[in-house]
Amino acid sequence: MPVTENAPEVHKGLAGVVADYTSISQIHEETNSLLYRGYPVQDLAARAGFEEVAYLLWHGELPTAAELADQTATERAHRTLPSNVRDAILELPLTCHPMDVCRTAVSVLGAHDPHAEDSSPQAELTKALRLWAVLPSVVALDQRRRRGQELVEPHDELGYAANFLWMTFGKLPDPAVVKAFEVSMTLYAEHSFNASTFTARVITSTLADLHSAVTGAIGALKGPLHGGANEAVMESFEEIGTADRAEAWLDDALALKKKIMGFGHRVYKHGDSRVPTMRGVLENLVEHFNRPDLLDLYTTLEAAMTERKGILPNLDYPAGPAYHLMGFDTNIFTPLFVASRVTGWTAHVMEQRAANSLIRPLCAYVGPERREVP
Ligand SMILES: CC(=O)SCCNC(=O)CCNC(=O)[C@H](O)C(C)(C)COP(=O)(O)OP(=O)(O)OC[C@H]1O[C@@H](n2cnc3c(N)ncnc32)[C@H](O)[C@@H]1OP(=O)(O)O
Ligand SMILES: O=C([O-])CC(=O)C(=O)O
Repeated sequence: MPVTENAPEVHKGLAGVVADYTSISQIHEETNSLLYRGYPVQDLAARAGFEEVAYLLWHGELPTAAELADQTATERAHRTLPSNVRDAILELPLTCHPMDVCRTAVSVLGAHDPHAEDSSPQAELTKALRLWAVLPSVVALDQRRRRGQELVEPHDELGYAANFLWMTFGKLPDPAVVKAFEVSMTLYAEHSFNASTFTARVITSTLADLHSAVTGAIGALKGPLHGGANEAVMESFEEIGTADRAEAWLDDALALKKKIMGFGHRVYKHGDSRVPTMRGVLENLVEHFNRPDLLDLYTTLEAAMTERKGILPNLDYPAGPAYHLMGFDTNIFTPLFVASRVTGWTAHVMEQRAANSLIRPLCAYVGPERREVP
């Protein structure tokens, strides 16, 4: 059926649609700025730990020393994977993507949580904190089992970022890498109504439980148009090889109408607010590990893309090579994003629940006219 003249206006991809209120984060597209609860994300990355950022997203204010100590004690007490979840992960085939492992782990955690259906604010906060605390164990175990390595138990003396690296690599981490990793976690934590967060809010709007919302959000984040792009950037870099091949590679890809991963954004049209900070992190890592070749490839491809299409990098562009230098396997990059974004997702779950309205848009029908069944 053709679209008729009086058909309703359709906003494909909900582009430009304001779907609800939020007090969690604010994007200023014109000035490329991003605020978490009013604080510029760059300042949080420079002056606050990721644990403080998590607290801020959930509670609306930065923690006092006592509040932070309390949260840290809870986080450290819930880092260890319950044996039933560990066994469920170990049974999954190595052929499945690590995002499938994350999604399954959160689902299994929910199924075993006796309070899964308790949606009181206190119960939601407890579930959010525990998920955040345990996800590094899920991601670290998955990278290690794929490398044929044994599980490493959490290190109670280490902060969130250092412990994550400890459990993944089995040795005390280099402080330069800890700082780089922590900044990336802060930058990835929250970004208003992106596709995965909106998924979490849609699921919450039906009054389903928090674990269901996070499981769905992980599914939405997996795709390469969203979180999966950080892995895809590294795959492109590996395909290109060296900076001198970047322009020809780009021209071939554009001629084939391919999307160049790590470039473009639905909201930012003049650059992603988080890229300068993450690029700084990448530059530090490049110097630390003496890998100027990687930065060369990064800048050459970026310059060529800007020149050919005028499309700028998003956060996944510097994050991909930065995670590579930190030592993570490429297929684990998007699960790292999950470990961070679970803070933002769960803050949105709580916000949605506190002022809920079922999310159920309309659509414009373009199928056959009414007809008789023969
Ligand atoms: C953390 C994050 O999730 S950030 C996003 C991560 N995703 C990526 O990096 C994937 C690559 N980027 C993209 O696919 C897109 O830029 C998106 C999906 C992020 C945003 O897309 P939209 O806002 O829907 O823009 P849309 O896809 O309509 O693009 C507008 C135009 O720019 C082009 N374009 C946008 N991004 C790219 C890109 N990365 N490579 C090539 N062309 C692009 C489109 O082809 C389109 O061209 P056309 O008008 O000639 O058809
Ligand atoms: O906001 C978006 O659409 C995607 C994004 O950058 C994010 O989720 O961090």
